[in-house]
Amino acid sequence: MEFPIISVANIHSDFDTVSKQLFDAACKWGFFIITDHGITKADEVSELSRAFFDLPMDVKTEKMVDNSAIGYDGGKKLTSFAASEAILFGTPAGGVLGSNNLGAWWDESKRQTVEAFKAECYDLTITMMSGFAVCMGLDRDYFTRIHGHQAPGHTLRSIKYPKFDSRPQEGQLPRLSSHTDWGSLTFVFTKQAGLEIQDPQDRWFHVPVVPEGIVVNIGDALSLWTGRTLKSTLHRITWENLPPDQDRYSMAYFSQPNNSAQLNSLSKSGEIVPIPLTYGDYYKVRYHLTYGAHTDSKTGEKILEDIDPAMAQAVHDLGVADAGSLRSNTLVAV
Ligand SMILES: O=C(O)CCC(=O)C(=O)O
Ligand SMILES: [Fe+2]
Repeated sequence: MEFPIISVANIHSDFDTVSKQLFDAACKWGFFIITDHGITKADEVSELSRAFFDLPMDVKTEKMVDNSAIGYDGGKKLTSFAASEAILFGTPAGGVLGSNNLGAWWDESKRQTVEAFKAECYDLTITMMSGFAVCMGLDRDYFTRIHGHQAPGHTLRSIKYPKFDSRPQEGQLPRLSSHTDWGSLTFVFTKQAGLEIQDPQDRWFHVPVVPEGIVVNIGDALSLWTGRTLKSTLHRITWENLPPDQDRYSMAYFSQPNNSAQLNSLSKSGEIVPIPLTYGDYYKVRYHLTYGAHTDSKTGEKILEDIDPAMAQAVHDLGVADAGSLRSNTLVAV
């Protein structure tokens, strides 16, 4: 079964045909690559991120990631989720411009470039989600009306998987833990190999590198809404495929539903099955399980927030991909 690589050059002029190709790939694999997508700012933002990662550690750690998902995620904060550092640009559209959680290095012009890139990604995710709705016989805005610019917003996470002097102890620090994404659609921009996904037979499969392409995958929320017609697929990076003597750069744009959106599901016959959780509830549980702890940007204190056990149980009961395991990641290097 061939991994889907789909040109979206005609996504507007031949919406139904292209949408059907994307929909089929999303049902079968939950992952695919799109080409001819018209997004222009990826290289510029990638260059900026690389320059940022090259700054001295005390400059990078000046503004640690906060609950608005803006700031630096790295330095002394390595969790058992991933051996990487990242700069996050979350919050609703426009939020990066006025954020006080980015250091002075992120001047007005750089922030505008990031916002322009996020806007390009947003527009394409909206078009693609409209296509999925149409393919399922739903109103064209069935998904997009709950993907406005309200919190938590759509997050761009620019990532560096750095070189290490030696491979961390077995099982201690994965390159990138096997996981599913939480939201609706993720776009990954990278020119480097390393990402593996579960194929339709649940075998690990190496995602090919298409330098100007975007790797797209479905997240848990969109999978739930579609009654799991669209797949939220496990993915990971191992030390074998990205050895310690290599750096790797990627940028992940996460399209997310609004916090207030109910995670209602669809039955096979198209009826709405109520789920007593909002995306905001789901996000909170996944956030704390993934990051284990975060650093308060003002006090520098490590905070491990408790998860409401009833909420955690409700997420567990959903059984979406790895959320079902409720695996908590701990802080491994402080
Ligand atoms: O770096 C990559 O290729 C994938 C990143 C990813 O899966 C994530 O950040 O959720
Ligand atoms: Fe991911």
